[in-house]
Amino acid sequence: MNESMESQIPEFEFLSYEARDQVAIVTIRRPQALNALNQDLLVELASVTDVITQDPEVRVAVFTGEGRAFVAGADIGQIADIQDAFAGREFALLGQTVMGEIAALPLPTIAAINGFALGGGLELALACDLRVASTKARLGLPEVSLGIIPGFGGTQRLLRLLGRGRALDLIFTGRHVSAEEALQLGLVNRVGEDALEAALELARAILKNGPVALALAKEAVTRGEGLELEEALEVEADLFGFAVTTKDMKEGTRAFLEKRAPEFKGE
Ligand SMILES: C/C=C/C(=O)SCCNC(=O)CCNC(=O)[C@H](O)C(C)(C)COP(=O)(O)OP(=O)(O)OC[C@H]1O[C@@H](n2cnc3c(N)ncnc32)[C@H](O)[C@@H]1OP(=O)(O)O
Repeated sequence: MNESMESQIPEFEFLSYEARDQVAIVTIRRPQALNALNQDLLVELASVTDVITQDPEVRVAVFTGEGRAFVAGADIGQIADIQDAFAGREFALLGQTVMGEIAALPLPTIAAINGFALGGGLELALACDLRVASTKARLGLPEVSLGIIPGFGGTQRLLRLLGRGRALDLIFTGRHVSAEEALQLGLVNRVGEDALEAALELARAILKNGPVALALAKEAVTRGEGLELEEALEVEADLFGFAVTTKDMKEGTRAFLEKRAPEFKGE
């Protein structure tokens, strides 16, 4: 990130943004409330997605939390103050929009789950492409214990990730699962002693690959998810067609034939 870019980054109250070695690290910092997502924090998360998209050096984004939680959910104090169905719907739509913006980032995203990822916190992790948990992490959707339901995309993203039976087990019981069980369920991709370290290791493995190809692969999976197979395969073929026109493709194939490591430029 150059100096003029740095000066364009908004002042955040509840999170920090840093970019190093092509990886953006967004750290949610409201540790006294276990990083619970209040409205201001949600707005800051939306705004950090713009910072990530506008940083030309960033190829992978990692989201994590300060202290002993990733995010312990939406702010229960704010939920308790919601007066009517209209305001409740607006609150859910705000959360869904923010998670949607994270999900739509045109690069691989990783949630480094360093502790509790509950309710809106797990929903944030589900909006990321990949999830890496520390051995101490606890994950769950306990909303029904508060008389509400997951509202930041959790009912739909968990269903798509785990299937109906396993999603409803977690949603109906609201139980907290350990990192080990989350790995068995397919809720997280990896478990490590230190979530951020493990996420950065995963990021480094991803960074070896062509940036345009990564964005196109994400687009193919995302757009294909809601389509019939035949239509989804057409999307894949179109995006493959685009991939072969890129400089990255020329570099990747040439490097293979010349028996050297590729130097991708993301073009
Ligand atoms: C659409 C989305 C909806 C949702 O996301 S609804 C919320 C879903 N999440 C939850 O239900 C989890 C709520 N939190 C907890 O159950 C517990 O916390 C934990 C099990 C995560 C940890 O328990 P322990 O170790 O005993 O810590 P502690 O004293 O409860 O928490 C420390 C401080 O953090 C505040 N806090 C924790 N989670 C939230 C939250 N989600 N919203 C607002 N505040 C929260 C507490 O109140 C307390 O604060 P103080 O020190 O002032 O008493």
